[in-house]
Amino acid sequence: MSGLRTENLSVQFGAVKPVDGVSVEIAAGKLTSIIGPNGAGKTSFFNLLTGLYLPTRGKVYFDGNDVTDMPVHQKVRCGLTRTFQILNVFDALTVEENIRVAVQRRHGRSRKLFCAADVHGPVEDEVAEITERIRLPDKRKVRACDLSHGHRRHLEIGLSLATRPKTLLLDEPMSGLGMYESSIMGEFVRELAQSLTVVLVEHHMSVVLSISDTILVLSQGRLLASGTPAEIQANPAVQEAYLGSGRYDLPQERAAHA
Ligand SMILES: Nc1ncnc2c1ncn2[C@@H]1O[C@H](COP(=O)(O)OP(=O)(O)OP(=O)(O)O)[C@@H](O)[C@H]1O
Repeated sequence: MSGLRTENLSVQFGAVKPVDGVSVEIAAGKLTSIIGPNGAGKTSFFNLLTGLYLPTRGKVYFDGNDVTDMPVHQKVRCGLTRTFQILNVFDALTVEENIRVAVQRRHGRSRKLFCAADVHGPVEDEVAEITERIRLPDKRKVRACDLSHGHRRHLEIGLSLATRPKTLLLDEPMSGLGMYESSIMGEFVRELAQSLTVVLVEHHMSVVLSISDTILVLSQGRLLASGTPAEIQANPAVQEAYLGSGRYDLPQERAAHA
């Protein structure tokens, strides 16, 4: 399992600074969540970690190595993989076909979707293992378009697992899910963090507070606070940032637990 570190990480687009001088340690083998009001810079920070954005200033280290300028596909090969807010699965394919495509892509055989030699080989073992891991073994023959939204999110994470990540960055996996599906997703993400380093961007505060080891709070592109869920909940600056933004998630959670 591998950790991430940023040093004075910044990106600027014209006059806008979505991320401004963020230095953080993301511990290996832990579940770290990044929260903050709308427009705080969470997705931009994510994009800097994964290589979708190149920083204007600062550094990103993965496994102790400087990966600041490494392109996305090379980072994935090193074990740093992300999911996107927008679902990224093939609708017409079944769960196991989707995973097979992703596994075969890693093996450099993406054009041989139904290659006979793979049917009982290591690719198929891996497809079965990932299907189990994402909790969809009974849905393996179901086409992606017939899955519930929550199950599609599990499948999307399965596609990321097919890259064999050491660190998995999840961009709002609970987006569009109801309370029940979100709590199931939360349990699933927590389970993933037993074998991977997980970095989570998520608005669903009750789940974030219940599953995270560490929470980083961004506000206006800067690191406002970091700490355990209890420390973050008790932090007046964090409450102020949420109140000031017009989003009341954090204070509501506090009220709910009062
Ligand atoms: N490529 C870009 N060009 C110009 N401005 C950008 C770009 N990417 C992000 N921004 C701006 O940077 C700020 C932070 O955006 P970002 O999407 O990172 O925030 P966020 O915390 O993920 O927000 P949300 O919670 O609403 O998804 C916003 O004002 C956004 O408009």
